[in-house]
Amino acid sequence: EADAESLVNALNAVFGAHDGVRAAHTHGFCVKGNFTPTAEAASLSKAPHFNSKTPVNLIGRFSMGGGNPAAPDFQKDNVRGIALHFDIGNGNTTDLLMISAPVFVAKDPDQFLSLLTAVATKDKEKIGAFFQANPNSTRQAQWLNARPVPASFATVNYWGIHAFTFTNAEGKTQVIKYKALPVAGEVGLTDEEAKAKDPDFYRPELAERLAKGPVQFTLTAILGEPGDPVDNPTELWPEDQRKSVTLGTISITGTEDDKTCDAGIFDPTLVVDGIEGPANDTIFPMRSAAYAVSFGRRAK
Ligand code: HEM
Repeated sequence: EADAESLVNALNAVFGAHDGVRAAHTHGFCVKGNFTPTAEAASLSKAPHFNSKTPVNLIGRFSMGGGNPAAPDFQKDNVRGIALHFDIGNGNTTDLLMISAPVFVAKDPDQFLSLLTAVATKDKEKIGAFFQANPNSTRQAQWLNARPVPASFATVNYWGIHAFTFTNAEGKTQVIKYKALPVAGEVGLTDEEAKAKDPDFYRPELAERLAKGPVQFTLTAILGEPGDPVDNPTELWPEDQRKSVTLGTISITGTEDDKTCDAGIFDPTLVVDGIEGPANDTIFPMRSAAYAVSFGRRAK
């Protein structure tokens, strides 16, 4: 049975164990900025960052999925990530992690461990047999392969994957999924353009963009309806048939020393009053435990 240690070991078996770095989303960099909530955000959640009258400071990190420290930025079938620490005062943060696909590759920790174990063999037959037996694990790559390589971390949509429950000041609850949409619009590269890029092109690209002004995303809550799956992160919600509420604007204003982001973990379970994680999605709590194991190893 999968646990935090076995999952991090399995990530290391696939991508190599590299000293001093994350076991996953290894290739990335740190940024800073702020979040300004809309008036509507408060109608959904009493969380402090959704009710603030002034911009809420944040630290963020953009990353490529997987544990390869040199994961090429032009790879199509890999997710881009954005991780955020919202400063909610008194030294406390609440975190939000999103990836550039609406689904994850496994429905539960055991399936993720089996996937990583199969991939680590590098045996085409074993890997093929895994995906044959676990078609839900192929959805993320299918989704990414049907779209262009993002031209920038600033020009792609990101999803929070898990279903969270918001509670407002009146005690009203609503199940949501987070989605962040780039204010610069979705911009992709042709396969030719992607091929010509440096494997590390995103970092200088973003620095250049930030020199001209903030990089912004509209953070939205897709409103779940009865029957929408809330415990399986490989299941899509029919989001074009769902209402969504704009929660606010994420504004990335500059780069930040990577040490700031490496000093701890971005923890998806670090929520705050007004936000609750999914109760029966077993991936959700396992992430927190696995990130702690990864941190313990890289902080040595
Ligand atoms: C059981 C399933 C999962 C495991 C075992 C896992 C494992 C990891 C590990 C070990 C790290 C590095 C932690 C650190 O050293 O700070 C990480 C980072 C990350 N993961 Fe996961 N992950 C899982 C599911 C997910 C899901 C569903 C998402 C979707 C949002 C996600 C998004 C991210 C992002 C964006 C980062 C980068 C955080 C940063 O920049 O510091 N992961 N993951």
